[in-house]
Amino acid sequence: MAVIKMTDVSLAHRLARVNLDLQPGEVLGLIGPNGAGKTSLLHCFAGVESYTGEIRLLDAALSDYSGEQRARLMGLLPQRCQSAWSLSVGDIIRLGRLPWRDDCPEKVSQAARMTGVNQWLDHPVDQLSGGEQARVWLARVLAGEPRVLLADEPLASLDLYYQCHILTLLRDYAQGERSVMLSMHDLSMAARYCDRLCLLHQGEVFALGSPAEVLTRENLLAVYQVQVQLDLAATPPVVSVIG
Ligand SMILES: Nc1ncnc2c1ncn2[C@@H]1O[C@H](COP(=O)(O)OP(=O)(O)OP(=O)(O)O)[C@@H](O)[C@H]1O
Repeated sequence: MAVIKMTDVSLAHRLARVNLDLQPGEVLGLIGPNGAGKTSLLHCFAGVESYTGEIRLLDAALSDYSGEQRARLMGLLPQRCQSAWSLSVGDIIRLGRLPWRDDCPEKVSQAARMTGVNQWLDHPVDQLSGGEQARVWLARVLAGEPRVLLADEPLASLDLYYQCHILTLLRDYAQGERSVMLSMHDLSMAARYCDRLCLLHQGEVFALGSPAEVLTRENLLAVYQVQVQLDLAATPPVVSVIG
């Protein structure tokens, strides 16, 4: 059974009749140009947008779950995170335990270790660099141990080491019943770490399938208007713009 299944979901001027599913143990990458609808789609899954159509989470409609039930099952890492107050790193990560009504110190420190921020637990989050803060916010989601982890461009402010580290972490997270859906712009990384890709274009699913099925010269030319050089059999896979 799919963990999430989206049927004919539309969102005014942003998404049109999207059909998509997420399977247990899967990492699904959302790709597509700026404005294609990746964030909008993640927000529909997370229940923060009013869509038409149906989204089912496990065996019930998403709308049948209470906010707390949904937050236990699904965690969203937004594209931009900021605290209105100068909270400590530990406080931010503990927010991930809110749906569980505890602050389980083991899970908080485990999430901090996984993302490499455990040395800053008592440090004000707004005194960290952009990439360091991004890892703190990811730790917040990990601390909640959601069955479905949704991440909107989690690599955007990370250096090369942490891009690989976090993608490996998310790859490992998607085991058993857990799944990950993330949006990203690095198509080589998407080919390397994702089981399936969903290529969005102007709010519609342009292609959905394995990286080899989705990352074709024709698809990328049609959607991104660029010629690319592809070698998906290489280690790591190569997707680079020509010229
Ligand atoms: N809150 C909003 N209300 C109305 N339209 C919006 C809103 N947020 C985004 N849009 C529009 O919806 C479309 C899809 O935006 P979305 O943020 O989902 O794209 P994206 O694929 O995530 O883009 P990017 O790669 O730039 O992050 C864009 O045309 C955008 O201008």
